[in-house]
Amino acid sequence: MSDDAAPGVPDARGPGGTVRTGTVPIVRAEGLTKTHRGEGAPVQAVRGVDLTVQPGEFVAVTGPSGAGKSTLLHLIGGLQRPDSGSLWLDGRQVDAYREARWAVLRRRSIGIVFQFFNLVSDLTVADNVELPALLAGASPRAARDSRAELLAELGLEGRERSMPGELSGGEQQRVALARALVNHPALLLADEPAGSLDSKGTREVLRLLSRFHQRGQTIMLVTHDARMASAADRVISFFDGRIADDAALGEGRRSTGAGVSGVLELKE
Ligand SMILES: Nc1ncnc2c1ncn2[C@@H]1O[C@H](COP(=O)(O)OP(=O)(O)OP(=O)(O)O)[C@@H](O)[C@H]1O
Repeated sequence: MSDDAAPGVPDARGPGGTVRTGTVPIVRAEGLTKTHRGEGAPVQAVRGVDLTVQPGEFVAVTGPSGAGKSTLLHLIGGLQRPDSGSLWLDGRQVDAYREARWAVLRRRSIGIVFQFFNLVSDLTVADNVELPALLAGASPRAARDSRAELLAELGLEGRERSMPGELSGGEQQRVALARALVNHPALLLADEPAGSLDSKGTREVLRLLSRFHQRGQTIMLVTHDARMASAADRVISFFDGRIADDAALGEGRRSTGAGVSGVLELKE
């Protein structure tokens, strides 16, 4: 991390390297811009966005369809590259990273959940969750232990040997959440995670996101659902590729994440 930390950004890690004081943002974007160039006319999806997300924040990004919310999340997770602008994650400038480096960073430090779960359909629930841990270098035993703990936490005990297709949508999304969290990511990105679920599944995802947030997990959530957005402690309204409004929702619910070890450190 010290090799390419942004100049002028203080390193706020504690002596053990895992406990943060919260002065280095998990996300810092300056002038982030992205134009999609497909077959038709180019679409300017993100237009010069400046944004800072602190450790432990739960930020919802809302706005009309086509506003650029998913593109913004994809830029922050390195799934798409900006045309211009700068991006720092945990004080490290990442906008010029090549794909291989992004892949390592994502695997170890960024959990992503999507609307349609994206589980590997021919792997069991247990294998879906253990795979990212093994790819990140965990021992088979450590991967198994983390998987067991998370699946129990997410109410999926006993479903380890099931295939994703045998589960309800809500259950599949909980597996996807376990997979996203198995490496204790510094940042959880969720793109319409309840977009294909019924109201029970939506409530469940909301309850789980809130629970992980209470424990210090930093979360960025893209959602159309006002109820989901209201679970966040900050709501960014996105319109026409820009931040139209950025509002804190009550200090009482804000979690600082202070004292949470091994969750907030962005590892590479
Ligand atoms: N790969 C792509 N190629 C071309 N245009 C794209 C691509 N991805 C997104 N767009 C366009 O960029 C704009 C922003 O899309 P984006 O998906 O980021 O918006 P959104 O706010 O997440 O929308 P929704 O809520 O409907 O998912 C839209 O006009 C969309 O059609």
